[in-house]
Amino acid sequence: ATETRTNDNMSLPDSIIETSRPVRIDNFSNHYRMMSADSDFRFSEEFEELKHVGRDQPCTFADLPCNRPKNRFTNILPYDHSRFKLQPVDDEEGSDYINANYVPGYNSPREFLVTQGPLHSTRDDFWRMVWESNSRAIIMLTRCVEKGREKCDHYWPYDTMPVYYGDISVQILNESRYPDWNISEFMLCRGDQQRVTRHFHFTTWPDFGVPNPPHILIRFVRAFRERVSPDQKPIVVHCSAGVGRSGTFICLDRILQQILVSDYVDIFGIVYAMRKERVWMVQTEQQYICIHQCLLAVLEGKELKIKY
Ligand SMILES: CNC(=O)[C@H](Cc1ccc(NS(=O)(=O)O)cc1)NC(=O)[C@H](Cc1ccc(O)cc1)NC(=O)OC(C)(C)C
Repeated sequence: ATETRTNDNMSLPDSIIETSRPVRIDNFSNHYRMMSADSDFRFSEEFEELKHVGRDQPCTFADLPCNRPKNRFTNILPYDHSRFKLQPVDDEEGSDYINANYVPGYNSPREFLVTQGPLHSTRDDFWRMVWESNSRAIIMLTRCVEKGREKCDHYWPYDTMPVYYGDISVQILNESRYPDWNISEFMLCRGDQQRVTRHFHFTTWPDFGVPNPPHILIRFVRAFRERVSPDQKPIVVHCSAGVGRSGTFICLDRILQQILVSDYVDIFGIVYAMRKERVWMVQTEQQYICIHQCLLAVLEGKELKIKY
């Protein structure tokens, strides 16, 4: 097998280079400088290498006529092999379907359940997924309406009165508001069972873009991780399509844990692994570069010091 030398003189078999490109943490600042030179030329090159990853995998259930209306976007469909399956209802065709995939995180190969922003018509399915997956945390990375367009249904109550979504009752217990996010606790009830589920809502992340300043995303990931332990899984993550902002968040969460225990960080490999499970995870080159900028800020001790 042929070998390739990486930027910091590591020799890796070509078969590995295609799926991972680890960078020594003590060389990351040089790596960033090299990748961003000539108007981010090597970032563009590397991001382009990810374009087709996973795209040969089938999405047959998403394409069934009974399921097509359950997809927010025609081009964002869940791969069959990693999709979340709802408990089927009687013999109702498609009753096990939701636009959601398991995606690996630092703590588990199925740490995250990544989904689209619920539609009004699929919000009962969304709550069924939260309940049936035993998830205790929901990360929301979009506003419900952005630039006059509906990006996500307001799938939770507007006040503290409990609301039924199918056979699941949801009640807001408390809400803490911060400049760029809100953190709430919901009481979920199904039959005689009760569970508390946290809701982390980032409210200032523009679609197809990055937070301003990008480093604020580090503070949000830390605010989330301070409240949710590594053994709590799966964690439900969504934006509008459940690919761009969701993939960026998961990648940053993963590297912030990895750098505590490893001499290497592999952003290319993390995005590669995510895209094998869900299409377009980390959708834009700007988001891909933002992940590197956030890591650089952390390594150089420049992450935003504003206390929330
Ligand atoms: C570039 N925009 C898109 O691809 C969005 C889906 C999408 C992806 C990612 C995000 N950002 S997010 O993941 O961070 O929420 C929002 C929306 N898709 C649509 O708008 C698609 C059109 C499209 C665009 C690009 C493409 O390659 C193929 C088809 N439109 C579409 O699905 O139209 C409906 C909603 C009327 C059914």
